[in-house]
Amino acid sequence: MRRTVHFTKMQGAGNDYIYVDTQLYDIPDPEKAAIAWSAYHTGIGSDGLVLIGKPHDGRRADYSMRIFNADGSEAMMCGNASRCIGKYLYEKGLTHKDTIRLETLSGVKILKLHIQDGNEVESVTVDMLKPLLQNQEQFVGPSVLAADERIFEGTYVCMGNPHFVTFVDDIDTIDIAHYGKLLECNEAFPQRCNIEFAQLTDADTIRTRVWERGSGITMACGTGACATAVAAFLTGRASRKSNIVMDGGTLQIEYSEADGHVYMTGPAAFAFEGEIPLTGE
Ligand SMILES: N[C@@H](CCC[C@H](N)C(=O)O)C(=O)O
Repeated sequence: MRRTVHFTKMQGAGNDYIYVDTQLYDIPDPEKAAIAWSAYHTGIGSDGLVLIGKPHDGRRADYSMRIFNADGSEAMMCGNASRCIGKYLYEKGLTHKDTIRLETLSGVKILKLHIQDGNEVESVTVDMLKPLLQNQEQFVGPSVLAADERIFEGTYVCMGNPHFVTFVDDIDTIDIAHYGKLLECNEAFPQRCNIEFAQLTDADTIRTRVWERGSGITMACGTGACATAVAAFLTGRASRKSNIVMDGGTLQIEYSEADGHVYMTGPAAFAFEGEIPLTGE
């Protein structure tokens, strides 16, 4: 008999994932499920699959998150999904706390829920911890990359996952599908890389378009927004607080002077729920 899995489709600034509670449904091959279910014509359609589960260390965290891109690759962190998980846990009654400790492959992230009328999570602030920058020992890559005939000057920022942020003058017209794909797989990035194309449009306001490793063009990227804000601050384009305006919505980012952490605030929303057969059974 084919087993079916109950899923919830959610989006954070238009970055859409399929969420499954692994305390109720075991997903033995998440890479395969992410590929099959993310497909728009034959699956549910999404940027990837997110598994919500029990943490390995229950003393340090309340819940855990695993994130798989649409191509099945697993990432260390997802900013938009972390906010959606906060909303999921609270509004489905799995927690009554307004502060949740979420275990990820890149550390425990603290989610602060902003609750309206006692029952609705209107937005979430996530402590994304400290960014890892280009000059630190873990990454020694170039800050100038070539893709076809064009040169991209950029800043590498790791927010648990890798980002190359490049400021351009033609944000509305640049072919991000073309250049994003080339830069993602540039030999400087053996693990591939997420690419943010950004342009300052107003004081502390940065229009950003995203090419995600493993998913392609997305409407928004939470870790990418944090990386963009950090890159903008480091290159003197913005202050420590900026608004990152992406195709699917805007996130408020603060790169705190006090503790060096990056704080991301933004929305989370339910789209729909359903049942899908477990792939391969
Ligand atoms: N959309 C996410 C990041 C998802 C993972 C990324 N594509 C990677 O492979 O590193 C976000 O909101 O942070």
